[in-house]
Amino acid sequence: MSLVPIRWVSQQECASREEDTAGTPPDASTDVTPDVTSDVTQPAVKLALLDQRLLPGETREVLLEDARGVATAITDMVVRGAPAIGIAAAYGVALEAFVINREGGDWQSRLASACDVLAASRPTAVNLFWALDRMRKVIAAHATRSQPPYEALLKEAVRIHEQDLDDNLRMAEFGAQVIAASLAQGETRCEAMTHCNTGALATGGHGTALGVIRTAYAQGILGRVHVNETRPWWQGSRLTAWELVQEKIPARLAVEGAASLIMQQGARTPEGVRWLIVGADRIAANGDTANKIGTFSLAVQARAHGIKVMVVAPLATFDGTLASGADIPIETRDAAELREAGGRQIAPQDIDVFNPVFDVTPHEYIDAIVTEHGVVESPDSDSVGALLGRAMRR
Ligand SMILES: CSC[C@H]1O[C@H](OP(=O)(O)O)[C@H](O)[C@@H]1O
Repeated sequence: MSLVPIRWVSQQECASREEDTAGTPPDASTDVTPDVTSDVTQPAVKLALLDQRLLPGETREVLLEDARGVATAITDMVVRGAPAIGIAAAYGVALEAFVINREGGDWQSRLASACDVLAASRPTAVNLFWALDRMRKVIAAHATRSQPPYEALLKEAVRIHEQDLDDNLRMAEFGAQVIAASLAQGETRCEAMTHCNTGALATGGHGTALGVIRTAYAQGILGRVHVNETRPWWQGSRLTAWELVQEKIPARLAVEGAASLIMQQGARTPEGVRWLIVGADRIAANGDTANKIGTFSLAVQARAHGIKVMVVAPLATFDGTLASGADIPIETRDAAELREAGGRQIAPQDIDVFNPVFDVTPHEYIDAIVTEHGVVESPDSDSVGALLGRAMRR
């Protein structure tokens, strides 16, 4: 994908930018590795987020200057996607440290408050809390300093960003191997269905589930992708379809309601749909997986049609404190998201609305969880625990 969804804007660039407002994002070939030095005589640093609410029709960046601005951008889904939310929050802590450096004051309480504001931005994606814990460790390691550790915090945010891309590339290889091993006798490739957006827009690059799809297509073992619209935010039609069209990966968009028909037809077709490949926002210790609303229903339908279910997520998405998915906090969003679409009213204002934006797929409906440390087949407490144990020992 050619655009950079999350980009640190250095003081030098801020000094040279003509307009101090959102602008057109640079191409991915632009070096986004920030200069961590800080010069208080220069303009403030900023975080540029590609405003995903405007895609695919418009590509514009939103520029943020502090943690509260980044938290609002996460809540308003300017940036979304479990890993991307964590990356943006990490940069938000570094931004706040820069501001405190210039303004002075009790940096530890101000930075702690900034972490709390970011932690309150969205409740389900555990990557957000994992990233903030990483930043809090850096803060604690510099507790005796008179100034916030801006350079160390920015370096940690960059590490989190770059590590996510590395993890995605490793997961993509593992996931493609699982698909290749699943091909039936006489089949050289198959098709897959995906839900929501799990691509470069939701991560540090390449993607989780969509990263597996990208790599499997490049290896010639994936023929076509079935993209679910994914209401009410249309991440499938607005974001996943956009990423796939950009890269000319064969894809077909459909309403979620067509999923069973597509699976039924695909199961009967040579080299048809053989996998439902999705991301995750929080995975419990037994493999129960919270993901975009509709995933649970799709997994049940896949099972009914003999189609396998693959969840793709880095270890930062696992929450070992939860024995099962029963206690995963499920975000519910504003009723207006269902009563309106594209600025037009599509339901009576008086209708009651139920708008949970995630659900939990029981591990029994998942055939494989793909992580950067390997694959868990038929996940349960034992197999997930064994993977997490192996990963911790590395
Ligand atoms: C790479 S995981 C992305 C994950 O996040 C999405 O939710 P949202 O767009 O509301 O942040 C969805 O659950 C995806 O699977």
